[in-house]
Amino acid sequence: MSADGLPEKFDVIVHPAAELRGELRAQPSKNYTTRYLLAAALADGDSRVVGVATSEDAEAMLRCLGDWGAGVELVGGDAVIRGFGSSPRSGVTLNPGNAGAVARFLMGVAALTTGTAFVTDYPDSLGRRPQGDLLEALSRLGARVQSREGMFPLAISGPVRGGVVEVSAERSSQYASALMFLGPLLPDGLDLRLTGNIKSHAPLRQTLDTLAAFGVQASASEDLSRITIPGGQAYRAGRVLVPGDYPGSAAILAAAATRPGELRLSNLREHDLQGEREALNVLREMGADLTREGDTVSVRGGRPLHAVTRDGDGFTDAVQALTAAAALAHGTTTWENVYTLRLKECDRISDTRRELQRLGLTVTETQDSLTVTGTPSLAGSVTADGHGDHRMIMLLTVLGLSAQAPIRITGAHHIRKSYPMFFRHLESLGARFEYPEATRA
Ligand SMILES: O=C(O)C1=C[C@@H](OP(=O)(O)O)[C@@H](O)[C@H](O)C1
Ligand SMILES: C=C(OP(=O)(O)O)C(=O)O
Repeated sequence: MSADGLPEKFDVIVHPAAELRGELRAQPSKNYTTRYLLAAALADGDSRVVGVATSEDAEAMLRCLGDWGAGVELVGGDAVIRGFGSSPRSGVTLNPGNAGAVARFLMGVAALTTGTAFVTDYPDSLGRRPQGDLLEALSRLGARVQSREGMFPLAISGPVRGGVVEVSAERSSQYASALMFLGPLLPDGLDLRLTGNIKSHAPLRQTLDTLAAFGVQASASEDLSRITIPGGQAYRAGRVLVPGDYPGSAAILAAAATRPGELRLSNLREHDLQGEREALNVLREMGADLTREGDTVSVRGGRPLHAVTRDGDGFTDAVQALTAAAALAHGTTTWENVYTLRLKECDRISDTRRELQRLGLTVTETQDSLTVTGTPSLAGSVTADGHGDHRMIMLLTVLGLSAQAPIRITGAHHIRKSYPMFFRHLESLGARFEYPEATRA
């Protein structure tokens, strides 16, 4: 049994929910947890990261930072980190599990060592995600890199001095974020030129925000194509508070919007750099009755929803959740400019199309868009593949709550990558799940 009280590996059977009603507190942000933990380790001295996420990705970051020599202590809901400053241990093998952002951020910092190896126990997910753009930038800076054709397993050896370097931001913002964490600790700093059609601006701003929270100076052009970080700086140890998580909350809000009942979801600060905050506006545009009072968002569910067409790149980690709302809405919704969804834990365009078609929906895709025609009545009685992807599992769960008959989702334990309490949270609102033994690793 894990902390969520669920079996180690399980499928989930989602029963239709007559209504969802109650109050929840949004779980801690995934993106801020990973960033604050890393920045704390890059500082000399003790930092306290208040209210850290307890997901697999957070654990992966803590494990790797510990392997590099950071002191890691969990005190209540906080992490107390004794940093290694600019000197992570050399000659260590890190395993970031299935966490893309964790892996990439650590790969950047690995240029401070004279050798760090990276492996993953998720060869079919993280092991297939592209790392070449970051490896290229690191090697242009003078690092030695080895990889399996730009993918895991890989090895990175520094040291590097820094200077001007190009990095492609077309496939992921995480490569540039990785270099931003490294930059201040290099003698010459980094003058980053982000090339290509820059994707996921919001996480880049979260990285700038994190550097500032740890006393690091950095400046960026309006369009983020140029980010300058002076060298010879130190991260300043301190106390930071992790805000609530918008991507995971988007799935809860989509569930509440598509069922009768009422939800109050607290801990979602209004002025926040998480792009997935936009999910609230998208749901409102679709017709959801969604209001905000301070940090609390309320949804009165069961209103008819209608389709929208939106550029999804600004809220990449909420696209699956919003796709669930779209599948239950009137009309045809298109998410444009979402090519990078193909490069996540699964191919979130083709795999989503396949699973939704299995559920009887009409779905089409292009290289960089996904189009779904909603249906007022979803039959259910289907086993859907969770594709080992937490966001896909969230999408299918939201649909199951609105189907006529139960839906089984395979490998539902992968929800723990970002939102271990997802099913428990929905249960507290009145949803009903069964957790049979997993039929998918
Ligand atoms: O920087 C981050 O923490 C993240 C950036 C985004 O990735 P891309 O930049 O690859 O879109 C996002 O999807 C991921 O969940 C977390
Ligand atoms: C894509 C995601 O995460 P990562 O890239 O960090 O693996 C996600 O959380 O949806």
